[in-house]
Amino acid sequence: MSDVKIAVAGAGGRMGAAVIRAAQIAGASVHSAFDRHGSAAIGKDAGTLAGTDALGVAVVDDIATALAGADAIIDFTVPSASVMLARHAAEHGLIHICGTTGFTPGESDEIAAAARAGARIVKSGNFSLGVNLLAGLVRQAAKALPGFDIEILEMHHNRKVDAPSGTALLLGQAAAEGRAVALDDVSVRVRDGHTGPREPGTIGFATLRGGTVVGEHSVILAGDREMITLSHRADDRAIFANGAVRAALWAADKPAGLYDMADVLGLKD
Ligand SMILES: NC(=O)C1=CN([C@@H]2O[C@H](COP(=O)(O)OP(=O)(O)OC[C@H]3O[C@@H](n4cnc5c(N)ncnc54)[C@H](OP(=O)(O)O)[C@@H]3O)[C@@H](O)[C@H]2O)C=CC1
Ligand SMILES: O=C(O)C1=N[C@H](C(=O)O)C[C@H](O)C1
Repeated sequence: MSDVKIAVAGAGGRMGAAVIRAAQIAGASVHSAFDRHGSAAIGKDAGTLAGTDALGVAVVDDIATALAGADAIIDFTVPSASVMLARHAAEHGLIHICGTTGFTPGESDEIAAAARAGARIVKSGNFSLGVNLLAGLVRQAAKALPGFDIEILEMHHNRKVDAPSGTALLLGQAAAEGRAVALDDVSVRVRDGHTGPREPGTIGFATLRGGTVVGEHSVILAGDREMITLSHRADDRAIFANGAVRAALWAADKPAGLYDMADVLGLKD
């Protein structure tokens, strides 16, 4: 068993349960598990809640209790909770694996500030191996095909609350880097009504929601009489949870700072 003691935030959620299962499979130590005050998960055994062996770790709603003695927080919750957890990680020099999506620019800035103030934060819109490899391919394709129109299409389950997905934005960021432009300057996130012709150089986003889809993303590069589609499909939340546990163990000997999954996977060398 690894000696990194993990506190699982949002333990009653879809990803919280997947993280508990992934930690057990990886032989990582689930030190504590917590959720929102009033959550139906409070008081239940974290392992039982996640559908595996009982862990002897009851889900609590007191964050200070949950984080006492922990080395790392794995956090797939909501933006306001993630900002608060990043601040706590800075105060106590903890590892914060932040998988939450849907941050405002101000919230993202607060998380970056916590990393400068002493937290070891690994933040990514997608913790899977496949999407992070795909991002490199998208960067390369966007650079090699400057005249092609780039559109990013994503589909998720009907419980998802933010759009575009964190992954779509991550892939958009990779495309923008390939083109050496700022994503905020070129992104088109909504189209409705008489939009006029497509503005060259823009990166468009389209969002679909329905059923139980775990996560599907396509980056379309549309040129003159030819089109390339680079796609990823997640079949199980375990791929994100495995990546998050891997990131927590990776961060154990790293200095404070803001990292992403490409750092963890060694994709920046
Ligand atoms: N980066 C990645 O690889 C991935 C990111 N995600 C992102 O992770 C986030 C969570 O997704 P998912 O698990 O599907 O969502 P869920 O709604 O199933 O889970 C979120 C959990 O967080 C809990 N929560 C809310 N507020 C707090 C708080 N203040 N303290 C502790 N827990 C809290 C919720 O409780 P309650 O329900 O009672 O409100 C819930 O149990 C989303 O932003 C999603 O986009 C998801 C998959 C992969
Ligand atoms: O909310 C989800 O479910 C997911 N969220 C992440 C995102 O916003 O990209 C990652 C994954 O696609 C699942």
